[in-house]
Amino acid sequence: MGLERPYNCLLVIFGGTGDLARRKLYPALFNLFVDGFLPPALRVIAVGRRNFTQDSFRQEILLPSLQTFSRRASDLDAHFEPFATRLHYFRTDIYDPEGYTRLGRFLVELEEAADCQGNRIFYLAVAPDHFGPVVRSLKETGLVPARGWQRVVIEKPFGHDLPSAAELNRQLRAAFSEVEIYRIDHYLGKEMIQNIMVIRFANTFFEPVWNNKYIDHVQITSAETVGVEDRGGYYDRAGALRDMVQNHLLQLVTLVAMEPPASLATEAVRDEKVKVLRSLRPLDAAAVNRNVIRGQYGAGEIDRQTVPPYRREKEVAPDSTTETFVALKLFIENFRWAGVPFYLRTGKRLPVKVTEIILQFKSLPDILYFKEYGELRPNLLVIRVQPLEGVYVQLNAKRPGNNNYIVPIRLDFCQNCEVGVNSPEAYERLLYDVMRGDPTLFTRWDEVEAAWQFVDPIAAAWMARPPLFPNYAAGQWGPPAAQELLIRDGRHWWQEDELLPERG
Ligand SMILES: NC(=O)C1=CN([C@@H]2O[C@H](COP(=O)(O)OP(=O)(O)OC[C@H]3O[C@@H](n4cnc5c(N)ncnc54)[C@H](OP(=O)(O)O)[C@@H]3O)[C@@H](O)[C@H]2O)C=CC1
Ligand SMILES: O=C1O[C@H](COP(=O)(O)O)[C@@H](O)[C@H](O)[C@H]1O
Repeated sequence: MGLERPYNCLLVIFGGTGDLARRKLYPALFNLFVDGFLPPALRVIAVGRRNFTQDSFRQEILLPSLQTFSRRASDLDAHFEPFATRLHYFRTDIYDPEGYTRLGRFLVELEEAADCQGNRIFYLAVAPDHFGPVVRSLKETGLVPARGWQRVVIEKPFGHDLPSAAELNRQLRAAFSEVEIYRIDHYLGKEMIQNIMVIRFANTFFEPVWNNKYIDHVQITSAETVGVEDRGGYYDRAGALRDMVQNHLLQLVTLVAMEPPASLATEAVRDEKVKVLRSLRPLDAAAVNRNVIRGQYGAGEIDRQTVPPYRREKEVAPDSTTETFVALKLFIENFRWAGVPFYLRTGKRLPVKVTEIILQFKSLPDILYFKEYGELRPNLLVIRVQPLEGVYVQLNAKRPGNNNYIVPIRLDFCQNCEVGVNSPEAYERLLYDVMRGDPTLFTRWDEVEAAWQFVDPIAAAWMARPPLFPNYAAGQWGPPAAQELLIRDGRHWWQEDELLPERG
C-alpha cells in the first residue's frame, strides 16, 4: 500500500456496534489484515451500549459484517479467528464518566500485554451530536494525552454550517492538535480520486492543456440509485448540499483544479487545495437562484422496481423540503480557471450509480473537417471513479475506408474491468493512513472552513425561498432545470449511454 508500515497502536471505535462500523470499518480492517497490512500489535476496542460478551459480539456483529461487506469474505475460514482475537468489545455509555475510567484501565492493560507503545487512535463513529462530548470526556478522564502518540478520527458531517463546524473544531482542538485530527472524507480514499494528481502531474500530455486556454468546462457527477435507506433521520436535516456537495464534490473540485504542489508532503498538497476553495466565486442570492438547482424525488422506478417518494422514507418529515438532488455551476477565480464553468451534480434515486469527472476540451475551428465529414465531437478526458475505475480520452479519428469520414474513438484504460482486480475500499486506505500517521487524504480545518463559506450562502438563499417539491421522479436525472443549467450555456450533461459503448 505505502512505503511506511503502520505503527502498533490501540484503535478505539466509539460506535463499534453501529452501521458504519459494520459496513465499512470492520471489513476494511479485515481486508488489511488478510493482506498483511495491519501492525502486528494492533488491538481494536469496539465501544457500544449493548450487552454483548466477547463471543456474542464476534458472532452477532463481527462475523456477519465481514460475511456481508468484506471483499475478502472468501478468506474468512482461514483468517476470521486470528483477526477476531484482536477485537475486544467494551460496553459503556459514552455519557458515563466512570465508563471512561474503566476504559482507561482496559487500554493500559492491553497496552502492556500487546506492546502498543502507548499509541492510541480514537475513532468517533457515533452520531455527530456526540463528537464534542466524547472528546471532552477523553480529556477530562485522562485517556488523552496518550503515553505515545494520539490521533482522533472524526466522521462526517463536520458541522451543519460554518458556526457549528467552528464550534466542533474548537472542542476537538481542546484535546488534540490539528495534526492529530483526521477528518474523514471517504472520497479521498477512493482509488481513482488518488489517481487524479498522478494523471495530471505525471503526464506530459495533460498538464500543458489543463487550463482555461484549452478546457471548455468540467462536469462532476456523483449519482446514486439508492434512496436514504436507514439514514433518513440524519439526511432529512442535512440534504444533498451538506451531505455531498460541501465535502465530497468540493474535494473533487480541489483535486482537478489545484496548482501543482511544491512537493507531495501533506501540507503542501493541502495548501494548494485550500487555495482552490478560497478562489471559488461566492454566490449571492441571485446567483444561487440562477446557478444552483435543487430537487427532491417523488415516487418512480429504479431498475424496474417502484420506489416510494422521499417524503415517505423512514424518519423523513411528510412535508420535508430537504433536497435529494443538487446541480450547480461554479467558477474558480484564478488565472488557470477564469471563465471555465465547473458543473457539479449529485443526487439520490437517479438512474445509475456512477461517479465521474469529465473535462471537455475546447473545439477546434471547423476549417478542415466540417459537417460533410461527420460531426466533430469535442475531446473529452473522462475519469471514472465508480463503479468502473479508469480513465479514457475521446478523440476524433478517420473511419476505416477510403473517405475522410470522422468518428469518435476512445483510448480507454479500465482498471477494474479485468477479472481478478479487486481494488481496496476507500476505508482501507484511510485507516491504513491513520495508523501510519499520514493525514494527506483527510481534510484540514481551513479546507472545511472554506467549503462551508461557499455552501452557507446557498443554504441561506434556499431558506428564503421554499421549494416546490417533489420535482423529479425517482429514476430521472433530477428536475428539468438541471438540464437547462447547461443547455442555456450551449452544453449538455454527458450521459452514461453516450459515453460508454458496449464493451467487447
Ligand atoms: N452509516 C454510514 O453509512 C455512514 C455514517 N457516517 C457517520 O458515522 C457516524 C455513525 O453512523 P452510523 O454507524 O450510521 O450510526 P448508528 O446509529 O448505526 O450507530 C450508532 C453507534 O453509536 C453508539 N451509541 C449511540 N449512543 C451511545 C451512547 N450513549 N453510548 C455508547 N454508544 C452509543 C451505538 O451503540 P449501541 O448500538 O450499542 O446503542 C452505535 O454503535 C455518524 O456520525 C454518521 O454521520 C458517515 C458516513 C456514512
Ligand atoms: O458520504 C456519503 O456518501 C455516500 C455515497 O458514497 P459512495 O462511496 O457510495 O459514493 C452517500 O450515500 C451518503 O449519503 C453520504 O453521507
